[in-house]
Amino acid sequence: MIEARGLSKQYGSKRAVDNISFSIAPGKVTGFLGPNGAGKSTSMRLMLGLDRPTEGTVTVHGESYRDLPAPMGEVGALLDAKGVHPGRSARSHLRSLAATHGISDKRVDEVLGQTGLSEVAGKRVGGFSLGMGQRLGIAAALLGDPRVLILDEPVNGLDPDGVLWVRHLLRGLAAEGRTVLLSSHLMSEMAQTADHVIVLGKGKVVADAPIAEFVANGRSERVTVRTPEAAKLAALLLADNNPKVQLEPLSEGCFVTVGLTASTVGGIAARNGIELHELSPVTASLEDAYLALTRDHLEYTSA
Ligand SMILES: Nc1ncnc2c1ncn2[C@@H]1O[C@H](COP(=O)(O)OP(=O)(O)OP(=O)(O)O)[C@@H](O)[C@H]1O
Repeated sequence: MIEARGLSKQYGSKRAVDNISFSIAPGKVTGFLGPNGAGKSTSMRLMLGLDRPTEGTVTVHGESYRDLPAPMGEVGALLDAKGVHPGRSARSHLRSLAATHGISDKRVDEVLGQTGLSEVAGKRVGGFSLGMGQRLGIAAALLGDPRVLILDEPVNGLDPDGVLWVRHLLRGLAAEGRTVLLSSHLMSEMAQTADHVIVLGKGKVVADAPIAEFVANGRSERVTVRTPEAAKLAALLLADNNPKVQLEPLSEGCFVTVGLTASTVGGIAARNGIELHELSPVTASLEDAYLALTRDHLEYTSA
């Protein structure tokens, strides 16, 4: 369990994290989302005691990170996978980390196996690809067999096979009852990995919900409609002048309704003798819900 209460971090005139509170529960993968500069990395650094809060607290199992007696056994983290001496081998890097925390060499070999690095364990880290470096960072995070994992962009640079591997790894760790927090800008991956999402925008929590609820609430109902009488049906659907109902043309005889259910559209068509060739609800995605929510919270926007 990770708990933040009234947590704030000020850098000069910049309020990177602004009075946020949340609880990250065990047994789940929680996704940490937000536009660039929203405060995700700062929050993670505060969780790991790498920075001190300006106000408020953040604890892991009720203790602040700096007070944990065996931090590596409680919390494993991947923040910046590049912070490894390039001349070292993967094994010697992990062994030296393990030695400073009283962790055995046997455990080093276990995490090398778990992360698919056994065969390259003797190679210089400087020659590693981005994906191998990410795997090594994840191996280091797993070293202490921690109950809490905090991973900033763990799939960054991984190929599709590696992305799938991270997904299974994190889901497996959560299923064992561990607390897993991960940040990623890859919405499709997040949708398949996370159970719960916390969304930050300009240093504040703008959503904290189970992923299914977040997606369902994230946007209005949309239905694709195809009919040879598109103009007639469109006029009927808009007859109430309800500002929440909109039509988006797709192609000749085909449009998407926004703000009406498929049964409402089908009912209106049937009552007016309009033939329908397609009536299909459009599945909402995490990306749609996320973009709709964060539109007003962007620090940097494209023209
Ligand atoms: N050490 C620092 N000194 C000054 N400002 C900082 C520092 N660290 C972060 N910031 C600022 O705080 C804000 C939050 O940054 P943070 O890195 O936490 O965002 P983020 O959500 O992780 O973004 P990204 O998705 O780009 O990684 C940004 O405006 C950033 O420029």
